[in-house]
Amino acid sequence: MTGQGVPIGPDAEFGSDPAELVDEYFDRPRAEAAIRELLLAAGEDPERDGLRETPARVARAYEELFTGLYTDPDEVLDRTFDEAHEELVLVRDIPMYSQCEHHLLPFHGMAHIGYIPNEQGRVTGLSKLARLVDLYAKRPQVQERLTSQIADALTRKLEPRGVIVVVDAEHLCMGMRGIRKAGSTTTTSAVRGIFRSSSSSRAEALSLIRGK
Ligand SMILES: Nc1nc2c(ncn2[C@@H]2O[C@H](COP(=O)(O)OP(=O)(O)OP(=O)(O)O)[C@@H](O)[C@H]2O)c(=O)[nH]1
Ligand SMILES: [Zn+2]
Repeated sequence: MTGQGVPIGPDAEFGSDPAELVDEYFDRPRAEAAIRELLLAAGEDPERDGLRETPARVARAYEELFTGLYTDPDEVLDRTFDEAHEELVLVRDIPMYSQCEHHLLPFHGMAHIGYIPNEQGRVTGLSKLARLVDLYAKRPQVQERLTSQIADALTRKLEPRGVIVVVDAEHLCMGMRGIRKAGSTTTTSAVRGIFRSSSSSRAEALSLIRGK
């Protein structure tokens, strides 16, 4: 049986309350049964003391780790305001925890978001940028998509002159298993508007992101 079709994406119809959507779409008993099966498949005894509560715990944990599936990105950015500022706004070092959709193992690091407001000076609260990172991170993800989804949501809602998003992350699927290259980091970027067309604007933003 496939999933129930979680309403993600820019055209999704969201209810007003993410908690209701979690209840509607996250099937906790099914997640618990799956974790129990995984333990059995590994030859473990899910009834032993330490594991008895584990399926319920893991289901609750994944419900939290996937809450970004049930939150409307446009709503996060709903409260914009006009401020006579047409220069760069840059938030660096936003901690980011996600999980790769290939292995469901964590990838984590820092996101950096910059934008230049449009001529009306439409800006959003700085915390909303961090909320946006969280929202897109708390889904089964790949780093490239996470990066461009953040850039596209900002472009859609703020209609800024430009957006630049850089994500630096370490993937545990490359560290604790497989190729086992612990400590290697992956950098992805998404540039829109003036940061795409003007190499000097892009270079300036990148040097600020890198703290140079
Ligand atoms: N592009 C990209 N790749 C990712 C991301 N997260 C994990 N991967 C990669 O997804 C790939 C999945 O490759 P597969 O060959 O299908 O799976 P696998 O046999 O487990 O691969 P190995 O990790 O090489 O053992 C791996 O190369 C991972 O490193 C991501 O965010 N972006
Ligand atoms: Zn992976």
